[in-house]
Amino acid sequence: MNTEPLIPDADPASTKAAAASVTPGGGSVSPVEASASEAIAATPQQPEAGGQRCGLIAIVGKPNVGKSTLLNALVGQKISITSRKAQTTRHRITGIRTRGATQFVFVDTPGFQTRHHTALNKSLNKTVLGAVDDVDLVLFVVEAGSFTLADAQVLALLKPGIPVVLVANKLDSVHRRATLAPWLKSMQERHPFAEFMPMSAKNPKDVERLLQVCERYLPEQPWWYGEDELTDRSERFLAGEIVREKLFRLTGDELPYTSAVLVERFEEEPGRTHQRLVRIAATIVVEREGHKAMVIGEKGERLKRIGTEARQELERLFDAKVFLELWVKVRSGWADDEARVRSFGYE
Ligand SMILES: Nc1nc2c(ncn2[C@@H]2O[C@H](COP(=O)(O)OP(=O)(O)OP(=O)(O)O)[C@@H](O)[C@H]2O)c(=O)[nH]1
Repeated sequence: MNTEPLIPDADPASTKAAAASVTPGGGSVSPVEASASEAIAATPQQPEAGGQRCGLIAIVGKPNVGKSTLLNALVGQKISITSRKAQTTRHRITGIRTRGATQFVFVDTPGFQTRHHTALNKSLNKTVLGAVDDVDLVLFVVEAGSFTLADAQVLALLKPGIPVVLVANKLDSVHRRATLAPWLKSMQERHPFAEFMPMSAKNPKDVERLLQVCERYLPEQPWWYGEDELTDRSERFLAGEIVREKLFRLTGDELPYTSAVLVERFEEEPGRTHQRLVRIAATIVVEREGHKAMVIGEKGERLKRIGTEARQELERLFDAKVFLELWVKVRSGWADDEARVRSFGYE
C-alpha cells in the first residue's frame, strides 16, 4: 500500500479527512479523494430498506491506551471500568450500541500484559486471544505517535483476515503534530490496516466518526440483542466492577492491580414502595496486611467512601435502593495460584 498518511492537526475538519484516508477496499486515495470515493463505496453496502446490521467489534491494545474510555464513549454510557491504573480491565465486557439499523456489539479486552507471568496474567492473555478470534472488526488502540514492544505484541496476536482499524488515541496529548505523518507511514508498513483513525476517545465528534467507520464493516443480519440493552453482563458482575473502580480510584497508585473484588451476595428483595431493593455483600481481597490498612484508611474513612460512592453509582445504574456491605480480606499470593484465580471468576 502506498497511501500517503495524513497529518492530523488541531483542526477537527482535517482530522476527519485523515480518518478516511484508507477505504475498506484498501485502495490508495488522497484525503480529498477519500470522501468522494467513500461515498461511492458506501452505496452498495447500504442495507436494504429495513435491513439490519449487527456484528462484533473487539477493542484491543496494551494497558492504559484508553480502551475502556473508548468503549464507554462508543456505547454512550459507562459500562466498562476506567482508571488511571494500568491493567484494570480484567474481564471481557460487552457493550452494545444500537442506532439506526445497526447494532454494534463491542468487546473490551484486558491489556496484554507481558511483564508479569503469574496465573492471573496467563488468564488475561487467554482472554485477549479469545476476543480477537471471531469478530467482524478489530479496533487496535495505541497512543498516537507511539509504538512500543507491548503494542507490537498485541498486534502480533491479531488473526489475519479480520479488518483492523488503527485507532491512534489521545491525539489531544500530541503537541508536535508534524511528527505524526512519518509515524502513520511507519504504521502502514507494520500491518495492512483497513483504516487509520487519529482521534481522542474524549472527543465526541471523533467517537461519532469512528462509529460511522465501524458500521461499514458489520454484516447485514438481524440484531442479537434488544434495542435498549447495553451489556450482557449481570447486575451482579457490574456491582463488582463498580466497587473495583472506586477501590482503585480512591487508593490511587498505591494498591497493586492484583487486588480483587468478590461479590459474595447479591439479592433482590421486594421493596415496601414500588422501588426495587438490592442487597449486596462484597469482599475486597488484597495481598498484604499493609494493603488492607490502605484500603480501610484512617478510622475506616477510605473504605466508607469507597462504599458510599459505589452504592450511589449502583443506585443510579440499577434504578434501585442499594444496601452495600464491604469487607476487606488478605489472601497472600492469590495471583500466583491458578485454582484460586479460576475460583474468582477469571477463566
Ligand atoms: N488525554 C487523553 N487521555 C485519554 C484519552 N483516552 C483515555 N485517556 C486516559 O488514559 C487513561 C487510561 O484509560 P483507560 O480507558 O482506563 O485505558 P485502558 O486501555 O482501558 O486501560 P487497561 O484497563 O489498563 O487496559 C485514563 O486516565 C484516561 O482518562 C484521550 O483521548 N486523551
